[in-house]
Amino acid sequence: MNQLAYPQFNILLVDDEPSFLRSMSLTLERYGLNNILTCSEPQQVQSLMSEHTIGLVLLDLTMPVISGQELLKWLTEEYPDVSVIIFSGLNQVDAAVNCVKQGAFDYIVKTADQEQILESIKRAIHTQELSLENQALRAQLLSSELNNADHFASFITADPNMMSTFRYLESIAPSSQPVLITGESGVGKELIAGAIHELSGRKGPLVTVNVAGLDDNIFSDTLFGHARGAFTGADKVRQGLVESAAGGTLFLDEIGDLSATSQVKLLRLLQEGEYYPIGSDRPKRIQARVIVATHQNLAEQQQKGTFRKDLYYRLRTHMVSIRALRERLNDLPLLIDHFMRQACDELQKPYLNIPNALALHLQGYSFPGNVRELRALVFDAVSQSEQDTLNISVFEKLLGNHSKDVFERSVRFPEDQPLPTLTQLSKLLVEEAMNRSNHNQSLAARMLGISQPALSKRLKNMKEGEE
Ligand SMILES: Nc1ncnc2c1ncn2[C@@H]1O[C@H](COP(=O)(O)OP(=O)(O)OP(=O)(O)O)[C@@H](O)[C@H]1O
Repeated sequence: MNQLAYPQFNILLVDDEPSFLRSMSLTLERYGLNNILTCSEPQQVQSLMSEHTIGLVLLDLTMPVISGQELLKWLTEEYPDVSVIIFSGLNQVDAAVNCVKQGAFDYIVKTADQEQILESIKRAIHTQELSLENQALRAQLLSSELNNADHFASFITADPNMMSTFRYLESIAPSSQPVLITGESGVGKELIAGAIHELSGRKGPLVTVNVAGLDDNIFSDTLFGHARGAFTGADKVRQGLVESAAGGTLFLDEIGDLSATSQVKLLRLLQEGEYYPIGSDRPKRIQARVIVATHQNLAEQQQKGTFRKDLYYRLRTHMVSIRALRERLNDLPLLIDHFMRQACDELQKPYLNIPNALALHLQGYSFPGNVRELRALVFDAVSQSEQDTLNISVFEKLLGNHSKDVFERSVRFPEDQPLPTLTQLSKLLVEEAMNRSNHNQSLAARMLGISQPALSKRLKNMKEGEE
């Protein structure tokens, strides 16, 4: 199994008692925190800090040569971004409280129960992760360049909004927190999940599960696996997909359709980082980053009570929303060309010429199936093309059938405003068609459903009316 180093920075344990270091390391490792350095000689802390990427220091208060308090003072001055948790004996609580005043993240009495110790450490790690992400995000937003453009190569776009989404994704890729991807069906959410996985540099696999329509038993069995004899027919141990994704990414698609019972299990997995295979009372730790996607409006669903609020907030730690194709029409020419090439490669045909007007024509279509629909249309058109130019009859049929649909979707008159007159409306339509067609009169005339001479006459009348 791929053992992922977690957290992404080192945790440094400093105590002069080697036995405490050993038992503390074991406790942390049992809870999946394995990126640990130990130090029993406080005078070595300075060199360790400069040689490693340390994000959290667990510091004993009473040590010979250099005290915990002295080290804390040095750490808060030299490494103000590093969190320090103080370990103290029962009779040192006053001193420990003073340490918090000096900038320590927390103090823990050494005899406290493990849950309490871990809670504090997990909080410090979470705070540290958020602060690292904020720094990365700030750096990314200030730069207009992508550091890893290659990882986005399969997502064809020229949309400036998508470019800032890519920069955001670059900054959150190393994080272990979940990512929620929203957007209509077919906008490319799965492609984005793949890009986040690539960017994260995780060595393990990307494992995709579509959770729509899975009842809770199948959801648990698929994700968590089962022990031998867990139920009738379970004659072998089954490894769940959470385990298959160890060291990599678990991508849960259609998360908006998850049943209420499965939502509780997913929340526990994300919050506690552990799960139980069916029929087993030994918890396992998740070693994968979770990405989820949905075409549903989760914010609305949680308000209606069909999606758990706590799960929604946990999932939206990092969130990206991919716009519908009709809202980024500048991508049309690139996507048509990309899919034409893909289709020609698959069908072993030479590349085809694409009529210039095609993308302009398609701007009037609403693409309910988004990029997936455009891809299917272009593949269909390529397969029907016999000359060296793309056969556009597929698109013409589509525009004919849908022009009413498009019109009804996009035009709404505000009820509290007077209606425009027919003359005003026809002038607006003509202007819009001329803009969309880059002032190509025959194209604009086709969009308006009139002949080119009729359009020319209207334009002339409009001009005269202005003079
Ligand atoms: N920007 C893009 N560039 C190239 N191909 C794209 C792009 N967006 C989507 N596609 C292609 O369109 C198809 C649908 O994309 P994808 O499966 O990622 O959409 P989705 O949003 O996950 O859909 P669903 O919600 O139905 O699961 C895929 O074949 C994908 O490769």
